Amino acid sequence: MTLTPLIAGNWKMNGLLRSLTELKGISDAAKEGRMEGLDLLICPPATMLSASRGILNRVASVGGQTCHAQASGAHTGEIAAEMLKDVGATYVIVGHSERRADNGEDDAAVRAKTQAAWRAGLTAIVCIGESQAQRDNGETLDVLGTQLAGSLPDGVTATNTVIAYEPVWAIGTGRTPTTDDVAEAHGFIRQTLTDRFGNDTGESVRLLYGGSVKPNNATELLSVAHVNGALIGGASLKAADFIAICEATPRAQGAGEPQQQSQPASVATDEDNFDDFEPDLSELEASLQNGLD
Ligand SMILES: O=C(CO)COP(=O)(O)O
Repeated sequence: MTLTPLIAGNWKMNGLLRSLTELKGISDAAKEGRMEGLDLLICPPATMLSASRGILNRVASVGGQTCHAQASGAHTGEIAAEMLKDVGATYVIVGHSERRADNGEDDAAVRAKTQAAWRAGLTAIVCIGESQAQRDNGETLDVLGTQLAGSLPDGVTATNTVIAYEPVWAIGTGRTPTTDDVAEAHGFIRQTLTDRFGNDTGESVRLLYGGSVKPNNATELLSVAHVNGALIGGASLKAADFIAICEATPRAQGAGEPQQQSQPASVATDEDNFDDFEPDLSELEASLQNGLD
């Protein structure tokens, strides 16, 4: 089945309002037609959602990075899916490995958050992935199967759910699985979805790869069977890198322009991580003016 690739940026705990200038760069590139045939998504910190939506307007969706299972209540510091929806989000990431590790979120919690996303009318991006030890022990597919079974409620559709395969050991490390390993994981996820939700749904849910996606490896990773897009961390913080990844993404046949072989605008290195994030402020005033008026 032909699925339009989804290229999604997860800014994690990075970004101040001045970083909106990066989104202006993405918006400008999209308006120039450089991202044809792709669906674009940026998940900034919640503090930036509203302004990001203003800047990206119709060229890209915005999403949250987590949500609480409940719609409201006495949960200091939490954010409800309904609140994300209220400021224009259409997606929310749930079950990211950093939240599983830092906040003790297990599969049951991820399932509840997925249901909360659906309740609010958001598409849930459900993250799964094995640790280095689990891969070394040959447990990768078992782990993915357990996470899928526990994290996905009944009722998955192609529009309410995206799955992101993010090997924990590949996140922020500059290391990536081989294309054979990605193919094996994504093929397994596709088969698992088909078995549980039927052929039509199972074949039409988009499967993203995440973990050290950079301009110089995007074409290879995104050419693997059943890879329908990417969830990008560090390289999504700079407009030039995000745009270069988009330009390197093979288009689904019949979706927008045919694939272009373009040179990356910049080549990221392992040092190109979140700690280096220093947005260019020069266009700040103009971007705020254009995006928020
Ligand atoms: O965790 C990720 C996206 O959710 C991936 O992060 P990096 O692209 O920085 O490895």
